[in-house]
Amino acid sequence: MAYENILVETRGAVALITLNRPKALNALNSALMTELSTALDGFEADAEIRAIVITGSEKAFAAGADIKEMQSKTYMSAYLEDFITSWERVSRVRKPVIAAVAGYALGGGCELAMMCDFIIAADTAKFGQPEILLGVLPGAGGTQRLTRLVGKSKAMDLCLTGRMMDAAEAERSGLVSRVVPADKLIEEAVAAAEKIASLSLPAVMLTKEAVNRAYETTLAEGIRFERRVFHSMFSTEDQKEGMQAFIEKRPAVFRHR
Ligand SMILES: CC(C)=CC(=O)SCCNC(=O)CCNC(=O)[C@H](O)C(C)(C)COP(=O)(O)OP(=O)(O)OC[C@H]1O[C@@H](n2cnc3c(N)ncnc32)[C@H](O)[C@@H]1OP(=O)(O)O
Repeated sequence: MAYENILVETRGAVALITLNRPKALNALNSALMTELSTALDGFEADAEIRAIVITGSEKAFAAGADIKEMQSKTYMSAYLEDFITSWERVSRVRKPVIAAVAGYALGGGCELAMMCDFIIAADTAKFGQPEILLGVLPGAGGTQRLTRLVGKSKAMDLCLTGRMMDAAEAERSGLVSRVVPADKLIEEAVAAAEKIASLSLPAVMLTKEAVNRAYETTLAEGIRFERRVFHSMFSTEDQKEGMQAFIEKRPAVFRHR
């Protein structure tokens, strides 16, 4: 498949998707987001792929939704096109997805990163929800996901002032899982993805589902869900292999079933 706005490569069981509209700081237009969805569909269906990394350039992960494409929309056109809803494809990927963020992750760029399972940030990363500066508010989940990740006070601060926060503040506030030197970003993100890809895929996918459930349900329901899923893991070959390998003091060889 030939793409114009993203670059796609595979490294063993890891897929690396690079947003590639350098002249527009990876502004997320509909063509790019359609290509991203298509690539994710392909990797989701590809049994050889067990983890995905989404990244951008050194200067920008993504500077937001494409303002030039968006500027002339009307309420009716936005509603009828269901503008933004298709972006949620990223958050519905069942395999693990890591965002590797350098430079600007603003507006829709920050929201795209938050749709991934976790964010590894370069020390150059800058996060923000500057939509308020454009006379609007975040529209791809920013007010909701950011608040869950960093809490009300920081989310209000960022969404109401439109200011950017640097990688250190993003790590302190829980938006990113770790900060690495910019020149090591892809190496670190791919290494994390390779580690995950070496583990049992059903266990990984169910872990992702269970952690995500924590955002959508009560504690009691979430724990019940976790317990049911945990019990079901004893039906997998990988559970037998993982525990047998521990007892035999050897590395486990998972077959992803
Ligand atoms: C998801 C939803 C619903 C909403 C949104 O995401 S709204 C967008 C939120 N993002 C922003 O408001 C950020 C806009 N960009 C900037 O503020 C700046 O570009 C910057 C601070 C990220 C970088 O500033 P810098 O001076 O280094 O670079 P520029 O000359 O401003 O940009 C280079 C080039 O990229 C184009 N660009 C940047 N961001 C966008 C964008 N979000 N949409 C469309 N185009 C963008 C910018 O226009 C310029 O291109 P031209 O020289 O051809 O105009």
